[in-house]
Amino acid sequence: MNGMLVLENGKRFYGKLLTSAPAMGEVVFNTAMTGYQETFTDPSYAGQIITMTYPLMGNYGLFHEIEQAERPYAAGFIVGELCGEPSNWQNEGPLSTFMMNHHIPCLYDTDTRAITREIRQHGVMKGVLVPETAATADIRAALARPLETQWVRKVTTRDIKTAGSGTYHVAVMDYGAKQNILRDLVRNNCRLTIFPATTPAAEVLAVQPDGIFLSNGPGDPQDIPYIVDEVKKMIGKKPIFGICLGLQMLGLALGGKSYKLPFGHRGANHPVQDVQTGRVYITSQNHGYAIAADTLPPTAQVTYRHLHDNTLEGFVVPSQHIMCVQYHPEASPGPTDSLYLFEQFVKMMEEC
Ligand SMILES: NC(=O)CC[C@H](N)C(=O)O
Repeated sequence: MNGMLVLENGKRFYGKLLTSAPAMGEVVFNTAMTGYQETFTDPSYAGQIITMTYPLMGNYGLFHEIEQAERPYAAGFIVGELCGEPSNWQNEGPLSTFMMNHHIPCLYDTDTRAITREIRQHGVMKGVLVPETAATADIRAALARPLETQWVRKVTTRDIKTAGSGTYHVAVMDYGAKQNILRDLVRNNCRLTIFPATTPAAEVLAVQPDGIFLSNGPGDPQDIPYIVDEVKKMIGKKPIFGICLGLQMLGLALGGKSYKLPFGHRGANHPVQDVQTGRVYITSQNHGYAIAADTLPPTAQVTYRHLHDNTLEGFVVPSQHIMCVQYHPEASPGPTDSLYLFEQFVKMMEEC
Protein backbone atom coordinates (compact mmCIF):
# COMPACT_ATOMS: atom_id res chain seq x y z
CA MET A 1 0.00 0.00 0.00
CA ASN A 2 1.24 3.51 -0.69
CA GLY A 3 2.08 5.38 2.47
CA MET A 4 3.89 8.43 3.76
CA LEU A 5 5.71 10.02 6.65
CA VAL A 6 4.28 13.39 7.60
CA LEU A 7 6.49 15.44 9.87
CA GLU A 8 5.28 17.99 12.38
CA ASN A 9 6.59 20.77 10.13
CA GLY A 10 4.31 19.60 7.32
CA LYS A 11 6.95 17.91 5.14
CA ARG A 12 5.78 14.69 3.47
CA PHE A 13 7.90 11.75 2.33
CA TYR A 14 6.28 9.05 0.23
CA GLY A 15 6.90 5.31 0.05
CA LYS A 16 5.19 2.00 0.69
CA LEU A 17 3.65 0.92 3.99
CA LEU A 18 3.78 -2.60 5.40
CA THR A 19 0.77 -2.17 7.69
CA SER A 20 -2.08 0.29 7.53
CA ALA A 21 -2.01 1.02 11.26
CA PRO A 22 -0.95 4.63 11.80
CA ALA A 23 2.17 5.33 13.89
CA MET A 24 3.01 8.52 15.74
CA GLY A 25 6.30 9.22 17.45
CA GLU A 26 9.49 11.24 17.51
CA VAL A 27 11.29 10.66 14.21
CA VAL A 28 14.99 9.91 14.69
CA PHE A 29 17.70 8.54 12.44
CA ASN A 30 20.28 5.83 12.99
CA THR A 31 23.43 5.53 10.85
CA ALA A 32 24.38 1.90 11.64
CA MET A 33 24.87 -0.19 8.49
CA THR A 34 23.82 -3.44 10.19
CA GLY A 35 22.21 -4.40 13.48
CA TYR A 36 18.64 -3.44 12.62
CA GLN A 37 17.14 -6.18 14.82
CA GLU A 38 19.13 -5.11 17.88
CA THR A 39 18.20 -1.50 17.12
CA PHE A 40 14.43 -1.82 16.96
CA THR A 41 14.35 -4.13 19.99
CA ASP A 42 16.43 -1.69 22.10
CA PRO A 43 13.87 -0.36 24.65
CA SER A 44 15.55 3.07 24.56
CA TYR A 45 13.80 3.61 21.20
CA ALA A 46 10.37 3.23 22.80
CA GLY A 47 7.83 5.44 21.06
CA GLN A 48 10.23 6.59 18.35
CA ILE A 49 10.03 6.16 14.59
CA ILE A 50 13.49 5.02 13.51
CA THR A 51 14.85 6.01 10.11
CA MET A 52 17.77 3.82 9.04
CA THR A 53 20.15 5.84 6.86
CA TYR A 54 21.90 2.82 5.34
CA PRO A 55 19.96 2.11 2.13
CA LEU A 56 19.44 -1.65 2.43
CA MET A 57 17.80 -3.32 5.44
CA GLY A 58 16.73 -6.90 6.05
CA ASN A 59 19.32 -8.54 3.79
CA TYR A 60 20.49 -11.00 6.46
CA GLY A 61 17.01 -11.65 7.85
CA LEU A 62 16.16 -12.21 11.49
CA PHE A 63 17.77 -14.10 14.34
CA HIS A 64 15.79 -14.16 17.59
CA GLU A 65 18.82 -14.49 19.87
CA ILE A 66 20.19 -11.03 19.11
CA GLU A 67 17.05 -9.22 20.23
CA GLN A 68 17.55 -6.77 23.08
CA ALA A 69 14.11 -7.12 24.67
CA GLU A 70 11.18 -9.51 24.61
CA ARG A 71 9.40 -7.26 22.17
CA PRO A 72 10.14 -4.10 20.21
CA TYR A 73 8.92 -0.80 21.62
CA ALA A 74 9.78 1.37 18.62
CA ALA A 75 6.71 3.10 17.14
CA GLY A 76 7.75 2.72 13.52
CA PHE A 77 10.54 1.93 11.12
CA ILE A 78 11.62 3.68 7.93
CA VAL A 79 13.98 2.08 5.43
CA GLY A 80 15.15 2.65 1.89
CA GLU A 81 15.12 -0.81 0.38
CA LEU A 82 13.49 -3.60 2.38
CA CYS A 83 15.08 -6.88 1.35
CA GLY A 84 12.50 -9.61 0.85
CA GLU A 85 14.95 -12.45 0.19
CA PRO A 86 17.41 -12.53 3.05
CA SER A 87 20.46 -14.75 2.86
CA ASN A 88 22.19 -15.90 6.03
CA TRP A 89 22.75 -19.33 7.55
CA GLN A 90 21.11 -18.24 10.80
CA ASN A 91 18.18 -16.53 9.12
CA GLU A 92 14.78 -17.20 10.71
CA GLY A 93 12.66 -15.14 8.31
CA PRO A 94 12.31 -11.82 6.55
CA LEU A 95 12.32 -8.51 8.40
CA SER A 96 8.84 -7.73 7.06
CA THR A 97 7.41 -10.74 8.98
CA PHE A 98 8.76 -9.37 12.24
CA MET A 99 7.30 -5.90 11.57
CA MET A 100 3.90 -7.37 10.67
CA ASN A 101 3.84 -9.77 13.64
CA HIS A 102 4.57 -6.94 16.04
CA HIS A 103 2.29 -4.48 14.25
CA ILE A 104 5.09 -1.99 13.69
CA PRO A 105 4.32 0.22 10.72
CA CYS A 106 7.25 0.23 8.32
CA LEU A 107 7.67 2.72 5.50
CA TYR A 108 9.97 1.47 2.73
CA ASP A 109 10.97 2.46 -0.79
CA THR A 110 11.31 5.96 0.55
CA ASP A 111 14.04 8.60 0.45
CA THR A 112 15.68 8.10 3.85
CA ARG A 113 18.45 10.53 2.89
CA ALA A 114 15.93 13.35 2.42
CA ILE A 115 14.26 12.51 5.77
CA THR A 116 17.63 12.50 7.52
CA ARG A 117 18.64 15.84 6.00
CA GLU A 118 15.35 17.34 7.16
CA ILE A 119 15.91 16.13 10.74
CA ARG A 120 19.56 17.18 10.77
CA GLN A 121 18.57 20.65 9.66
CA HIS A 122 15.47 21.18 11.79
CA GLY A 123 16.02 18.79 14.70
CA VAL A 124 14.07 15.69 15.74
CA MET A 125 10.32 16.21 15.65
CA LYS A 126 7.08 14.31 15.79
CA GLY A 127 5.90 12.47 12.72
CA VAL A 128 3.20 10.05 11.59
CA LEU A 129 3.29 7.06 9.27
CA VAL A 130 -0.03 6.81 7.46
CA PRO A 131 -1.52 5.52 4.20
CA GLU A 132 -1.17 8.07 1.40
CA THR A 133 -4.94 8.48 1.38
CA ALA A 134 -5.12 9.58 5.05
CA ALA A 135 -7.25 12.67 5.63
CA THR A 136 -5.37 15.84 6.54
CA ALA A 137 -7.63 16.38 9.57
CA ASP A 138 -6.71 12.90 10.90
CA ILE A 139 -3.00 13.56 10.36
CA ARG A 140 -3.25 16.88 12.22
CA ALA A 141 -5.15 15.21 15.06
CA ALA A 142 -2.50 12.47 15.34
CA LEU A 143 0.35 15.01 15.35
CA ALA A 144 -1.40 17.06 18.03
CA ARG A 145 -1.26 14.16 20.49
CA PRO A 146 1.45 14.61 23.14
CA LEU A 147 4.36 12.17 23.24
CA GLU A 148 4.42 9.61 26.06
CA THR A 149 6.76 10.76 28.82
CA GLN A 150 6.71 7.69 31.08
CA TRP A 151 8.10 4.98 28.82
CA VAL A 152 10.51 3.80 31.53
CA ARG A 153 7.54 2.56 33.58
CA LYS A 154 6.28 0.61 30.55
CA VAL A 155 9.52 -1.05 29.51
CA THR A 156 10.92 -1.96 32.94
CA THR A 157 10.60 -5.44 34.44
CA ARG A 158 7.37 -5.98 36.41
CA ASP A 159 8.98 -8.30 38.96
CA ILE A 160 12.38 -8.65 40.54
CA LYS A 161 14.44 -11.09 38.46
CA THR A 162 17.81 -12.75 38.84
CA ALA A 163 20.51 -13.78 36.37
CA GLY A 164 23.98 -15.31 36.55
CA SER A 165 25.82 -16.91 39.42
CA GLY A 166 29.08 -14.94 39.52
CA THR A 167 31.01 -13.68 42.52
CA TYR A 168 29.87 -10.06 42.45
CA HIS A 169 26.28 -9.30 43.36
CA VAL A 170 25.02 -6.42 41.23
CA ALA A 171 21.68 -4.70 41.73
CA VAL A 172 20.50 -3.71 38.26
CA MET A 173 18.04 -0.83 37.99
CA ASP A 174 16.10 -1.75 34.87
CA TYR A 175 15.03 1.45 33.11
CA GLY A 176 14.76 -0.54 29.85
CA ALA A 177 18.00 -2.52 29.98
CA LYS A 178 19.31 -4.05 26.77
CA GLN A 179 19.81 -7.82 27.06
CA ASN A 180 23.43 -7.57 26.07
CA ILE A 181 24.25 -5.36 29.04
CA LEU A 182 22.91 -8.07 31.35
CA ARG A 183 24.86 -10.73 29.43
CA ASP A 184 28.08 -8.71 29.65
CA LEU A 185 27.69 -8.26 33.40
CA VAL A 186 27.09 -12.01 33.82
CA ARG A 187 30.09 -12.76 31.57
CA ASN A 188 32.17 -10.61 33.91
CA ASN A 189 31.54 -12.77 36.95
CA CYS A 190 28.43 -10.96 38.20
CA ARG A 191 25.24 -12.28 39.77
CA LEU A 192 22.33 -9.95 39.05
CA THR A 193 19.23 -8.93 40.94
CA ILE A 194 17.19 -6.94 38.44
CA PHE A 195 14.80 -4.38 39.94
CA PRO A 196 11.82 -2.52 38.47
CA ALA A 197 12.79 1.09 37.70
CA THR A 198 10.70 2.61 40.48
CA THR A 199 12.03 0.41 43.30
CA PRO A 200 12.96 2.58 46.32
CA ALA A 201 16.70 2.85 47.01
CA ALA A 202 16.22 1.36 50.50
CA GLU A 203 14.80 -1.84 49.01
CA VAL A 204 17.72 -2.10 46.57
CA LEU A 205 20.36 -1.46 49.24
CA ALA A 206 18.64 -4.01 51.50
CA VAL A 207 19.88 -6.89 49.30
CA GLN A 208 23.41 -5.73 50.14
CA PRO A 209 24.76 -5.73 46.60
CA ASP A 210 28.47 -5.31 45.86
CA GLY A 211 27.56 -2.71 43.27
CA ILE A 212 24.64 -1.03 41.51
CA PHE A 213 24.11 -0.80 37.78
CA LEU A 214 21.88 1.92 36.27
CA SER A 215 20.68 0.91 32.82
CA ASN A 216 19.90 2.61 29.54
CA GLY A 217 16.29 3.59 28.92
CA PRO A 218 13.86 5.65 26.85
CA GLY A 219 12.74 9.26 27.10
CA ASP A 220 13.79 12.57 28.55
CA PRO A 221 15.76 12.17 31.82
CA GLN A 222 13.95 15.21 33.23
CA ASP A 223 10.61 13.37 32.97
CA ILE A 224 11.51 10.88 35.72
CA PRO A 225 12.57 12.98 38.75
CA TYR A 226 11.27 10.30 41.13
CA ILE A 227 13.99 7.94 39.83
CA VAL A 228 16.66 10.64 40.19
CA ASP A 229 15.57 11.01 43.83
CA GLU A 230 16.20 7.30 44.47
CA VAL A 231 19.59 7.43 42.71
CA LYS A 232 20.56 10.29 45.06
CA LYS A 233 20.00 7.91 47.98
CA MET A 234 22.23 5.24 46.40
CA ILE A 235 25.21 7.51 45.71
CA GLY A 236 28.13 6.91 48.05
CA LYS A 237 26.60 3.73 49.48
CA LYS A 238 27.83 1.28 46.81
CA PRO A 239 29.96 1.46 43.64
CA ILE A 240 27.72 2.55 40.76
CA PHE A 241 28.07 2.03 37.00
CA GLY A 242 25.66 3.83 34.65
CA ILE A 243 25.12 3.49 30.92
CA CYS A 244 23.27 6.09 28.83
CA LEU A 245 20.06 6.94 30.77
CA GLY A 246 22.02 5.60 33.77
CA LEU A 247 24.64 8.31 33.23
CA GLN A 248 21.90 10.91 32.90
CA MET A 249 20.28 9.79 36.17
CA LEU A 250 23.65 10.09 37.91
CA GLY A 251 24.30 13.50 36.32
CA LEU A 252 20.96 14.87 37.51
CA ALA A 253 21.30 13.25 40.95
CA LEU A 254 24.65 15.00 41.38
CA GLY A 255 23.03 18.36 40.61
CA GLY A 256 23.94 18.51 36.90
CA LYS A 257 21.64 19.66 34.10
CA SER A 258 20.50 17.78 31.00
CA TYR A 259 19.59 19.23 27.63
CA LYS A 260 18.23 17.92 24.34
CA LEU A 261 20.62 17.41 21.44
CA PRO A 262 19.36 18.78 18.11
CA PHE A 263 19.20 15.35 16.40
CA GLY A 264 20.91 13.02 18.85
CA HIS A 265 23.63 10.41 18.40
CA ARG A 266 22.33 7.14 17.00
CA GLY A 267 24.60 4.72 15.18
CA ALA A 268 27.45 2.28 15.52
CA ASN A 269 30.49 4.38 14.63
CA HIS A 270 30.51 7.38 16.94
CA PRO A 271 34.04 8.44 17.92
CA VAL A 272 34.66 9.30 21.57
CA GLN A 273 37.96 10.36 23.05
CA ASP A 274 39.40 9.38 26.39
CA VAL A 275 40.32 12.85 27.64
CA GLN A 276 43.16 11.50 29.80
CA THR A 277 45.01 9.39 27.22
CA GLY A 278 43.78 10.98 23.98
CA ARG A 279 42.85 7.52 22.73
CA VAL A 280 39.81 7.36 20.46
CA TYR A 281 37.18 4.63 20.66
CA ILE A 282 34.53 3.94 18.05
CA THR A 283 31.29 3.43 19.93
CA SER A 284 27.69 2.44 19.58
CA GLN A 285 25.32 5.24 20.58
CA ASN A 286 21.64 5.93 21.01
CA HIS A 287 20.85 9.09 22.88
CA GLY A 288 18.89 12.26 22.30
CA TYR A 289 19.83 14.02 25.53
CA ALA A 290 23.12 14.84 27.22
CA ILE A 291 24.40 16.17 30.53
CA ALA A 292 26.17 19.55 30.37
CA ALA A 293 29.69 18.80 31.67
CA ASP A 294 30.08 22.24 33.26
CA THR A 295 27.05 21.65 35.49
CA LEU A 296 28.61 18.64 37.25
CA PRO A 297 30.12 19.12 40.71
CA PRO A 298 33.91 19.59 41.00
CA THR A 299 34.25 16.04 42.39
CA ALA A 300 33.29 14.68 38.94
CA GLN A 301 35.97 14.12 36.31
CA VAL A 302 35.07 14.01 32.64
CA THR A 303 36.45 10.80 31.11
CA TYR A 304 35.11 10.79 27.53
CA ARG A 305 33.93 13.37 25.01
CA HIS A 306 32.28 12.98 21.62
CA LEU A 307 34.58 14.02 18.80
CA HIS A 308 31.75 15.34 16.59
CA ASP A 309 30.33 17.91 18.98
CA ASN A 310 32.37 17.67 22.18
CA THR A 311 29.36 16.48 24.22
CA LEU A 312 29.95 14.67 27.49
CA GLU A 313 30.24 10.91 26.89
CA GLY A 314 31.50 9.76 30.27
CA PHE A 315 32.52 10.79 33.77
CA VAL A 316 33.68 9.34 37.05
CA VAL A 317 33.39 10.49 40.65
CA PRO A 318 36.24 8.60 42.32
CA SER A 319 35.37 9.74 45.83
CA GLN A 320 31.89 8.18 45.48
CA HIS A 321 32.88 5.15 43.36
CA ILE A 322 30.82 6.25 40.37
CA MET A 323 31.64 5.53 36.73
CA CYS A 324 29.35 6.09 33.77
CA VAL A 325 29.25 6.43 30.00
CA GLN A 326 26.72 7.92 27.63
CA TYR A 327 27.53 5.41 24.88
CA HIS A 328 26.94 1.65 24.75
CA PRO A 329 29.95 -0.52 25.64
CA GLU A 330 27.76 -3.63 25.23
CA ALA A 331 27.51 -2.78 21.50
CA SER A 332 24.60 -4.81 19.98
CA PRO A 333 24.88 -3.45 17.43
CA GLY A 334 28.30 -1.92 17.12
CA PRO A 335 31.93 -2.32 18.02
CA THR A 336 32.97 -4.13 21.18
CA ASP A 337 36.04 -1.96 21.83
CA SER A 338 34.60 -0.61 25.07
CA LEU A 339 33.85 -3.93 26.79
CA TYR A 340 36.73 -3.16 29.16
CA LEU A 341 34.36 -0.84 31.04
CA PHE A 342 32.57 -3.88 32.50
CA GLU A 343 35.94 -5.10 33.78
CA GLN A 344 36.57 -1.67 35.31
CA PHE A 345 33.24 -1.87 37.14
CA VAL A 346 34.14 -5.30 38.54
CA LYS A 347 37.52 -3.93 39.63
CA MET A 348 35.78 -1.02 41.36
CA MET A 349 33.55 -3.46 43.27
CA GLU A 350 36.59 -5.60 44.14
CA GLU A 351 38.45 -2.63 45.58
CA CYS A 352 35.57 -1.29 47.69
N1 LIG B 1 19.99 4.72 25.31
C1 LIG B 1 19.61 5.47 26.32
O1 LIG B 1 19.66 5.09 27.48
C2 LIG B 1 19.02 6.82 25.96
C3 LIG B 1 18.87 7.75 27.12
C4 LIG B 1 17.84 8.84 26.84
N2 LIG B 1 16.55 8.27 26.63
C5 LIG B 1 18.28 9.68 25.65
O2 LIG B 1 17.69 9.58 24.58
O3 LIG B 1 19.22 10.43 25.75
